[in-house]
Amino acid sequence: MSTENHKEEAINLGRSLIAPSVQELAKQSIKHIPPEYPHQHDQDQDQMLLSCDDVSVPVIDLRSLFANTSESYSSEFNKLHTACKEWGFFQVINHGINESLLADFKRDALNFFNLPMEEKKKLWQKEDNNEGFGQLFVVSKEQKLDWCDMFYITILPHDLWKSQLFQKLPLILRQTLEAYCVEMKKLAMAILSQMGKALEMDEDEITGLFHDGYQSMRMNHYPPCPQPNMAMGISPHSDANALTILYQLNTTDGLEVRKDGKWVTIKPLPNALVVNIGDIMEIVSNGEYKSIKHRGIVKAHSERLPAKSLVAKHKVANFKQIPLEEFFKEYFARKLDGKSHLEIMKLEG
Ligand SMILES: O=C(O)CCC(=O)C(=O)O
Ligand SMILES: [Fe+2]
Repeated sequence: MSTENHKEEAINLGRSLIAPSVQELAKQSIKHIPPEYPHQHDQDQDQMLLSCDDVSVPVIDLRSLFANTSESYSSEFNKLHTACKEWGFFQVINHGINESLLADFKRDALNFFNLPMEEKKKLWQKEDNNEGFGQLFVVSKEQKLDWCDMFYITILPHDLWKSQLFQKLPLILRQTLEAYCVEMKKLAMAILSQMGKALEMDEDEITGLFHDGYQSMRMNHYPPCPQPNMAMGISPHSDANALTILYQLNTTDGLEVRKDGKWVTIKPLPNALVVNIGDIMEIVSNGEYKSIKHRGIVKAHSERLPAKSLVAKHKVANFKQIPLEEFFKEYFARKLDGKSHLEIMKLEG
């Protein structure tokens, strides 16, 4: 096996059984979803869904946060720290990402999902690698599938980048995706740096962990579903990476986060981005920041398209190959031993 393959294996989030296109299925005007899709919803949990009027995720004004000198800085800085500890999710406004870049990315990503199936087939996942169109983490034929087509691609570091897959994307999408990912990485680093400050970490420590780290893009498409209460757009999970920045390509809501034992809907504000803490940031913060469970629900008459940029650190990404529970046992032992964040990060699976 070549060195390159070794590297790809190390970062592989896992193989996935090939799942068919839900978008194609939804075109067939079926009344009932096929038997692979109904999930067992936990009635109690569903009844506890809070509406946005009751409670909503914090909103952070990044212009004030990044300006650093303005009077409102400390209030935004405190809001960020509290949001990371208590919610693990927040929306950011005034993030400074060029509006026309966002509009271009939105247009090109929407067109991408609307390509003819013959074109999309060329970009479908392969048995041994889950990059491309498909679903993640499908490990058995008995497992329920999500009502979602997702396109997943590694962006950084360059030696893990699947150039063959990338080259097959429409040229216009390649260009916007590249520009979009550069901006997302910069934004993620700026947010992580403020988090490091709030956690009283060494300034270079946190940026050093991620600046040459892993970045990937996931674009999800949840088509309208004839039985939305039985299906799941994306099953409850916490993100395995460090930080996720999510941009909604349309206005349909459907992302729900766990808060105090209930599901809370996130209503994306216009021009806002949704940010969440992943498992790696929970680890880096010694458990102070929370990687919160979330899920995507589907609707009967509207589709939903969130696009996510994820950043992580290779070394810690490898930990996901051992059960996180096992990792945390070791991790907490080291923390109790007085090890620094950096030493904990060096812990090998
Ligand atoms: O549906 C969403 O907005 C969230 C998707 C998600 O959590 C994921 O892809 O990891
Ligand atoms: Fe997620």
